[in-house]
Amino acid sequence: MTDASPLVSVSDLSVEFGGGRRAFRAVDGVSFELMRGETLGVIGESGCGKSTLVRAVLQLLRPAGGSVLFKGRELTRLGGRELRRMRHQMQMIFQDPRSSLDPRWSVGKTLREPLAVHGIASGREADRLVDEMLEAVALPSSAGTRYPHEFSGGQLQRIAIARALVVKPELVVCDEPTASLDVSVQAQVVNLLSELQERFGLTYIFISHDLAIVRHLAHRVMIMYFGRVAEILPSEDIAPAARHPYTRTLLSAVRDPASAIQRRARTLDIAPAEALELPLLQPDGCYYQMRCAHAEARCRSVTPTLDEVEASHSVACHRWRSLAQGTAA
Ligand SMILES: Nc1ncnc2c1ncn2[C@@H]1O[C@H](COP(=O)(O)OP(=O)(O)OP(=O)(O)O)[C@@H](O)[C@H]1O
Repeated sequence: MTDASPLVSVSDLSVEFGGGRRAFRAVDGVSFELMRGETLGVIGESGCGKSTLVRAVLQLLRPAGGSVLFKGRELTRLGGRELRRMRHQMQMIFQDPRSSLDPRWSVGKTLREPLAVHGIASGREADRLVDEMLEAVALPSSAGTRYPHEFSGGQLQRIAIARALVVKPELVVCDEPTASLDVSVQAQVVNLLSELQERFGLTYIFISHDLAIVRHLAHRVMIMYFGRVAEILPSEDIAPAARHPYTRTLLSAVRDPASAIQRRARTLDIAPAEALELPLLQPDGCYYQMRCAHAEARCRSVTPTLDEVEASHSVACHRWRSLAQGTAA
């Protein structure tokens, strides 16, 4: 029988940074569920809170409020020791393998270390698991005696993936794992992640700026805007299904490379640092109102809730029904 309960269930999660007048919510009331074996893509421009969200899910930073259930356990209430005991079940793969791998450690040592730290295996058993994992990421077992400087960027990311998976996690958070790689090897790494998901029954949260990569890998995509969820929808047919004006902007061919903060600073003719005065960016009502061609009075006063459009598709926009019909009314 398959287990139909979600692996991860996040509700109303918030993270605050700064204090006093500068306090702002980098993650603001985010809710989603993640089923076993599923990949949730997380998309949104720089600074919208993607990394902060996943760190709060994994309790690498403590949220200001909300709940994270992992296999039914409330992670936000666990102490440090209990969390450490569960840590191997939740692993993370970072953008730049060069900065996440210790150059002084052989690949073998890099992979054996987490097995020792989590008390999973040592000696021959650890060597066996390391060889199995090198094979899984398509590196020869001779790679074990070599050092990071002997590998290309793509190979280093395979090593970082092997290190995350050697402890047999259930949830793997990938934070832009292909962003530092040449375009030619990005697809290889994405395909590898996909194969490994199948082989080891992994559940992924996959952060990216690149909607094309996310569409390829993810079952559902979550679009974030300034710490909030704008829309969550199945990754096939995103274009016809998208309801949020921001999702539609992301899908359109015209891409504005400037971040919202830079844009806001330009509009107001102030320094980007001042634009970080978040009340400007996090006004009453919908945060997207300043960029939205469809904003009306209630968008400036009432925060939109995440409404269900249909199964697996939710949107936080007051106007999604009228926009869906293509009417301006
Ligand atoms: N430790 C911190 N202290 C204060 N502010 C922070 C901290 N970490 C992140 N922030 C701020 O929180 C917001 C969200 O940052 P975050 O790194 O989560 O965004 P992101 O979507 O992952 O961006 P990117 O795509 O550039 O990695 C940003 O405004 C950032 O400046």
